Amino acid sequence: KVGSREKGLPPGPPTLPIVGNLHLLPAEFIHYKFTEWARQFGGIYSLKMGSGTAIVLTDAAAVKELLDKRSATTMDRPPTHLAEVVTQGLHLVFARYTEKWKILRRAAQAILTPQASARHLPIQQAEAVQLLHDLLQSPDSFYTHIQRYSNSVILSVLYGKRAPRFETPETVTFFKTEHEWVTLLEPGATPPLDYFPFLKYVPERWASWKKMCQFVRKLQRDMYFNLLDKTQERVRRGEGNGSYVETLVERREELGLDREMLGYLSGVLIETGSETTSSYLQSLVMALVAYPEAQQKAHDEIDRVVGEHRMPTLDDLQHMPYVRAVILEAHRFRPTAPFGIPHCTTAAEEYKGYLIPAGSTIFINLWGIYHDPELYEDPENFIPDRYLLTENGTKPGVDSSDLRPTLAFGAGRRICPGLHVAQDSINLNVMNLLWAFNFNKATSAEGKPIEVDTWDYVTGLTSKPRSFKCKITPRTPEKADIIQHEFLGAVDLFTKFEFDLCPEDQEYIAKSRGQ
Ligand code: HEM
Repeated sequence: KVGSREKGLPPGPPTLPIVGNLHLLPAEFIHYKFTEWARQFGGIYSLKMGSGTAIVLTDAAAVKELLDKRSATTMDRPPTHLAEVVTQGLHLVFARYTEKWKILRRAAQAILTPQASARHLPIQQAEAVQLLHDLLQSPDSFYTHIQRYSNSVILSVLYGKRAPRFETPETVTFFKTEHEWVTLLEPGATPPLDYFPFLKYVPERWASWKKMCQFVRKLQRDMYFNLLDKTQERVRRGEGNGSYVETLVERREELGLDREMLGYLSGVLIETGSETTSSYLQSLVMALVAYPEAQQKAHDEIDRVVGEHRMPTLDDLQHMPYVRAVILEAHRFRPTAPFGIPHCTTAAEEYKGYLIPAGSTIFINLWGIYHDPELYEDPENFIPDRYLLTENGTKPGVDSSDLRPTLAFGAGRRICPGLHVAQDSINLNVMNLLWAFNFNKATSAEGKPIEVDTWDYVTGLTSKPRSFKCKITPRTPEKADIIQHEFLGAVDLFTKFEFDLCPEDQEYIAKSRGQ
């Protein structure tokens, strides 16, 4: 019967005819609801989405078995009609398990290997220095400084062209396009097309989402292909600088990429690479402000290992167990993708006596795993020390062998291909920020400390704190001098990524470099 739960499925909340459990799903913070149900129905339960089925995994052993080990039948994505209309199967994240996805994924992996990621390290390091420099100049704008940082890194890695300001035209275009795309994808913004397919056939005059899809499609294509064409033009002028797109173009035939795929692959990587890393860093700053004791311990360790007279390097991290614990705890405390990105089964699977039908959507409820009181002591608080006690931060005595440090990046053959770039970026910036600054509560006009609300988040597929106030001050004048010195020292590298800049960017560059 449509909407009721078939025999053999894992348990779940009671259903209604036709809609199943759809009426119970909130439009926002779906992971809180997923977690509430997990505490009631267990680590594996099912939801009826109209006539379809979703399985929610809040159990690391189930993720390992079903998504890592049985990846061959769980690596599809569920149908997303909007993504299909807007990107026609070329969006690496939403693409079904098709030939197109295989080609895009292979190309993404070929170029985001740890070795390739290491090649891009110098520009990442230089951009991270600019982040520190920007924070010295205007600490209150930390939120957008972080966004500029991650957007500029990914633009440089992909297209060899950086964004010196948050207002740099490419960055502005990216955020405008991204905003429209995310708004279109928001649950509730459009009718539930994937659960009630007949809605797709409603004529355009009654379905305004169809116009929106065309609008977003145009915005994305304009941005993607403009960036691609300009990069290719520059390479033809002999001004290549080893960017990702150059490598893709060189290896185009071997990788089987046509122009459409080239444009979409790189464009989608800006989207996935930009907001994830910056959301993580914004959450980290929030946690440091809210948990001064943890910040103090990290400061003490970094002072012991790196000291006053130089900036940290990636090699230092191996000597800093507490900072490594801070990095893992930030993923746990506020995961960037709190319910992963849904997978879909291509064949029926049996697990622990349950039957998971072919075509089921599978969610990894990362939030629920990371906030499970059975696994973690006091899971609602930011306590990096837990990762000093046990490898996975779990309570001593708990078997955590199914957890792994990369769980925040998903599972199986869909695991985040940007993992190495992201980890380098995160490691570098967490060390830099802790070395350079104190993060404290801002004070109100009446001189009272302004508390940060660590629950004030925006969520869609990814999750980030809403812009908040805090006070960021350099830890010593010497450190401020070193940052300034390193910033000027990075100018030669920056210039290799500065092409066709608008007059405002040129003016900013001249001014900030004292030229
Ligand atoms: C804090 C940083 C990041 C986190 C936490 C993160 C997390 C994730 C997660 C959870 C998934 C879904 C995996 C699955 O389906 O099981 C994913 C997919 C993906 N990520 Fe990341 N990511 C991050 C940074 C990046 C970066 C820097 C890039 C690009 C350079 C990137 C590119 C992608 C792509 C293309 C996919 C889709 C892969 C596919 O469906 O085949 N991510 N990421």
